[in-house]
Amino acid sequence: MSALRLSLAQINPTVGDIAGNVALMSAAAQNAAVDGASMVIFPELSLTGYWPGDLLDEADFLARVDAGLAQLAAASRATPGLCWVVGAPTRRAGPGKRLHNSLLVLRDGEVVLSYAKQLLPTYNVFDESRHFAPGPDVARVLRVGGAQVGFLICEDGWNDDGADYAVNPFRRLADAAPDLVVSINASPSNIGKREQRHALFAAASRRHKLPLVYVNQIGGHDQLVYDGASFAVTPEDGVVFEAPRFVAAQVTLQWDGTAFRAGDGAPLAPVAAAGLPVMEFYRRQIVLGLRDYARRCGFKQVVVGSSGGIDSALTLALAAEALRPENVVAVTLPSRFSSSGSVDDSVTLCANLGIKLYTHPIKALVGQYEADFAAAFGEPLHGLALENLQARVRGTVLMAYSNRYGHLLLTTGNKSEISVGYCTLYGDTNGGLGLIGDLYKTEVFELCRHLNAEAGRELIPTAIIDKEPSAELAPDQRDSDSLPPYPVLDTILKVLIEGERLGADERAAVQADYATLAAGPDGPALIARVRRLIARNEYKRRQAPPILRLRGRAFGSGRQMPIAAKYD
Ligand SMILES: Nc1ncnc2c1ncn2[C@@H]1O[C@H](COP(=O)(O)OP(=O)(O)OC[C@H]2O[C@@H]([n+]3cccc(C(=O)O)c3)[C@H](O)[C@@H]2O)[C@@H](O)[C@H]1O
Ligand SMILES: Nc1ncnc2c1ncn2[C@@H]1O[C@H](COP(=O)(O)OP(=O)(O)OP(=O)(O)O)[C@@H](O)[C@H]1O
Ligand SMILES: NC(=O)CC[C@H](N)C(=O)O
Repeated sequence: MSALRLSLAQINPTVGDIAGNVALMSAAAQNAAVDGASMVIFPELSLTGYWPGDLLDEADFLARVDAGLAQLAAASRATPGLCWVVGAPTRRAGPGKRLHNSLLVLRDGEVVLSYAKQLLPTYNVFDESRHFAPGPDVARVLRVGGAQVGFLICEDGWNDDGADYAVNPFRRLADAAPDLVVSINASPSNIGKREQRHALFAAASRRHKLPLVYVNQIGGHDQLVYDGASFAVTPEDGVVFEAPRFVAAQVTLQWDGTAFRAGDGAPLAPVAAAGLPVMEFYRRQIVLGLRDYARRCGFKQVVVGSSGGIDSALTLALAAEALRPENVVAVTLPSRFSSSGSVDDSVTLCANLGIKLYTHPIKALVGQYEADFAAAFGEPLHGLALENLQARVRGTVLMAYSNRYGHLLLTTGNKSEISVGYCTLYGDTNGGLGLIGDLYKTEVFELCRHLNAEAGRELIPTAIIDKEPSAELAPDQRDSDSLPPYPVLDTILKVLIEGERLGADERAAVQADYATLAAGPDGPALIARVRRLIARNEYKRRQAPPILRLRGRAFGSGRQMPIAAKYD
């Protein structure tokens, strides 16, 4: 056969923006045509962006989807012979859900193949059965050039891990004996996900002796970030090609019937088995997540309360990288319990990052509240009520900056404190998006050191990294007064919250530490206390802003726990 030219269009569609996505896809198809490709391959649900959610219930939206598909089909006339592999919801008749999650091949104005996704993920962050009916257990194959090409949609490829599943679309497709498989995907990224995809699809390719091209979307979509990292596998050599991660890309590959080559016919460079170092992965995922969230919600600038502590410092550093320093504003809000370092370290931090710092003391505001409450309660405000009042005054002041300047307020909670509720509702939980809410406190320290090392200078002052964590809401307060040391707390949290969803490398180490702890004299009581704190603080997480997902199990849609319940 003559070589098949495949154009992998790793695009960043915006959810709901049918007109914008049609334009994006049409431009990519034009490029592919100019490049002489036979096929341009877009991600799953590329017309709507993934995940459109309950937009799929709206008649208007579905009408726009139909019109968008018609536009794409019409546009395909301008690229004679080119197959456009697109993802879109399509209507179906009969009982059950009204829609399929479909892959359509458009060529010369016609739909020449239609395939409906069979395996609809409805676990963790996925909820596809809410809107889609599964497609029939059939393979779809199309002749393109001299090759028979078979098609799959994302989860369809995940039931081929060697176990004997009743529905296994990969096996069904293999029975139809295509020469090449094309898989379109919307696969959100978390640590270890790239390696998981590689292992799964390389094994399936080997098992069925089928080469495969995998195209993924990129971009930040609310809490989820898609890394792209589209790839190609062969039965003999496993992963032979990988597109860049965390950026949109359009890449041409040639398939000559036995091997993939680069668009210019050159052999492909080897693909590293190991992905990005974990800290670098976190950094890129957060940067893309914030950038797309802000852009899509219409924010140019963000504001963050800068306490001189490590969480706000890391949030500011990541925001400065994502949006550029001139678009990030910090506010220091000293109270009578704030250390001098809280202001001085914020000044150094903001100078290092090149961002503006406002000073807005809250002493007088809190003082006025204290006087009024003392009169109302007949005694001075003290303890938690006073601590939380300060956090709430800060939250209110920060929201005023957000309102006044139109900045998005970023919340700074990390996964350790969000887990156990070590944060004040309507106080430091205020904000529109959390950047580090899926990072344990021990990882917050590590990521700060990584950013400094990568920058080759001190972005986050050592004084901030080295200081003992404190909320500074009471005299001489330390996090360790209320919480176990963070390395201990994080070990317990990782097991209780993520358990089997921890990556294999991390799981072994964490489980060993946990077993040692559990066998110690205070271990069982401490674990029980942490378990109770996690359960009792579900109400706070339900009201908290979305956080960017980084790990296999993040708070948010991937962990749906009851509130008014008894299970601790
Ligand atoms: N199931 C439920 N559904 C709805 N509401 C529920 C509830 N359970 C309690 N509540 C309500 O929640 C309120 C208590 O929550 P909240 O007011 O947030 O306060 P609370 O959780 O009692 O205290 C906040 C804790 O976070 C610490 N903190 C605060 C700020 C920053 C940091 C830091 O270092 O980052 C740490 C602070 O030292 C304290 O230990 C009560 O009014 C209670 O009625
Ligand atoms: N003095 C302050 N000035 C400005 N913002 C503050 C101040 N104190 C607290 N905040 C805001 O409230 C958040 C929670 O702060 P707190 O110091 O109580 O705990 P933390 O979780 O240790 O955070 P950090 O490591 O940023 O200090 C901070 O990240 C910051 O955004
Ligand atoms: N869109 C999908 O079908 C995603 C499910 C798949 N297992 C993934 O995360 O890659």
